[in-house]
Amino acid sequence: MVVENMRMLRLMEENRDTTMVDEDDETKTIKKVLNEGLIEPIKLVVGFALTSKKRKSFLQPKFEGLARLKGIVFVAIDQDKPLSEQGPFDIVLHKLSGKDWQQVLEDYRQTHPEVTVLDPPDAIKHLHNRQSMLQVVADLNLSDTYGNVNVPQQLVIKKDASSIALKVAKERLRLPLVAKPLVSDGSAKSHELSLAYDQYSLQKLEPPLVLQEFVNHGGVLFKVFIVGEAIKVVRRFSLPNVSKRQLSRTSGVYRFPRVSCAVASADDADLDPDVAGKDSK
Ligand SMILES: Nc1ncnc2c1ncn2[C@@H]1O[C@H](COP(=O)(O)OP(=O)(O)OP(=O)(O)O)[C@@H](O)[C@H]1O
Ligand SMILES: O=P(O)(O)O[C@H]1[C@H](O)[C@H](O)[C@H](OP(=O)(O)O)[C@@H](OP(=O)(O)O)[C@@H]1O
Repeated sequence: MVVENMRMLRLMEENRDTTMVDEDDETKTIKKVLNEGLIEPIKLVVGFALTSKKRKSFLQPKFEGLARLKGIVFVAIDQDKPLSEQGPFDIVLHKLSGKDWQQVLEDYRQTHPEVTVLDPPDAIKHLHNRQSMLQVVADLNLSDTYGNVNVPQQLVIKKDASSIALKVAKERLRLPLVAKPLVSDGSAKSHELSLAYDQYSLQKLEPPLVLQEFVNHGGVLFKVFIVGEAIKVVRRFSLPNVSKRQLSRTSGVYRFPRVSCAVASADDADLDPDVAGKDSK
């Protein structure tokens, strides 16, 4: 078992690049725990293909170390080498877009049906577009005694910014409107959102985009992460409500930052119970 684990350590070291944390410390820790027989034998090898930014935000040393204790190792996929010549992997985890990479995955799935690809291109293509991404939610038509789950009234504008005001009036969308890039590919540009307060300013927007009615939600949103049967709900600070008075006194289009990302946690914040609910922890 130790020989197997040492082989995996060597594979990890061969595949690790300089962007990882100080591998000597990490390898020493794993070897120490290995030799003490406290670590689970390797059960799963996860090949990952992520941008360097995503790798830094996702594959945190603590997470990687915890996974290793459970017998799970993460090995970087070299995107410059044939995928079939790497591994062997039990799982291929990726968050890359592009037709070339999608083809690499499709070919690999044909020759390696035993490997779980997370996720196959055809399972995630609807997430690369903010219209199709939300259509799934709208189609669920979820409602129960607590209310219903829906999507804001929205309008897709593929081109011609000069026609936006007319289309918005025709669809009777109420201002203010949140403008989101139609493409949601994980790029920084795909997260550049704006708030439009008046009809005249709509022509300043840059299609292709989705326009959504701004939904007042008390400045708090709930992010629900679901993996299989596991569900995790977190509370995040969000954009504040826009009152009718504020709307009447504001004009223009304003870009806003990524207000609800991980650092904007509201889990421990004292929030208005009318917004976040008394037992929403
Ligand atoms: N229709 C809306 N009404 C009110 N606020 C909204 C609306 N859509 C988005 N927002 C606000 O904009 C923020 C970002 O929206 P969204 O999650 O759609 O963009 P995103 O770029 O995918 O965000 P991220 O990837 O950082 O979660 C939300 O956290 C929320 O604060
Ligand atoms: O609430 P968080 O910070 O988890 O929001 C995530 C978001 O859910 C997506 O996973 C983003 O990934 P991309 O769509 O690929 O950009 C994350 O962006 P990142 O740039 O931080 O990886 C958000 O953090």
